[in-house]
Amino acid sequence: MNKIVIATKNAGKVREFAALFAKRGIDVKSLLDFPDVPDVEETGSTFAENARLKAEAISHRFGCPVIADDSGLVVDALGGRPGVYSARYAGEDKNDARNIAKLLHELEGVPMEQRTARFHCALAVAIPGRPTAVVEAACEGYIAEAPRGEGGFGYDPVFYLPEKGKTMAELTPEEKNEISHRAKALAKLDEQWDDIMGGEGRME
Ligand SMILES: O=c1[nH]c(=O)c2ncn([C@@H]3O[C@H](COP(=O)(O)OP(=O)(O)OP(=O)(O)O)[C@@H](O)[C@H]3O)c2[nH]1
Ligand SMILES: [Mg+2]
Repeated sequence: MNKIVIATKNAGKVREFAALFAKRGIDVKSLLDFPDVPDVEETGSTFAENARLKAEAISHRFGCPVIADDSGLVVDALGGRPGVYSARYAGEDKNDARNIAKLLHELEGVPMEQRTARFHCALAVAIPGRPTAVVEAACEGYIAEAPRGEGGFGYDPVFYLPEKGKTMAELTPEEKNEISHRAKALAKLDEQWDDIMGGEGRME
């Protein structure tokens, strides 16, 4: 298999998946290539449920294997928010700058040691006629007091990695793809790939 459909319209995710799959010799198609396909409603209460909903709906529609990513930012001082609502935290228009502004406002006055957070990623693989597989992974860090860096997408400019001394947005794309929640989840998927595909092909 040398092609896979990723059930997302998020250009940041598509960029990262394209690089991660290129290493494995696989071309990525996404819903940006099929703009008429309507958004799948994210009605689940967990990342795993939403990833499954998106993968199964698009696999059913296209009749082929599909991967979906549901991800977001979990902030301890906010009781886990924005969580599954990360994309729409500041409104339905999914505006990264407004999401960051709202997050920093809610964390005003919270000292650095209490600003612990993690990016969480659930990946679901739906294949017609087979049970859907879901894997999950996280990347730990802190919420910075101000945005820094131009790379990545979403909350990357305020996600601080103490071991790097940088925000996620200050990393190169290659560096982010070595440590991110998405890369870690994809590595887990790699390990289970033969079982998931049931002999349909390997990822590398
Ligand atoms: O700084 C970030 N770096 C990341 O690596 C990252 N991964 C996820 N997120 C945030 O979580 C939402 C996902 O929500 P989400 O999984 O519903 O995706 P989405 O609605 O953007 O696209 P789709 O895949 O559903 O079509 C995104 O929009 C972002 O706000 C990230 N932020
Ligand atoms: Mg979404």
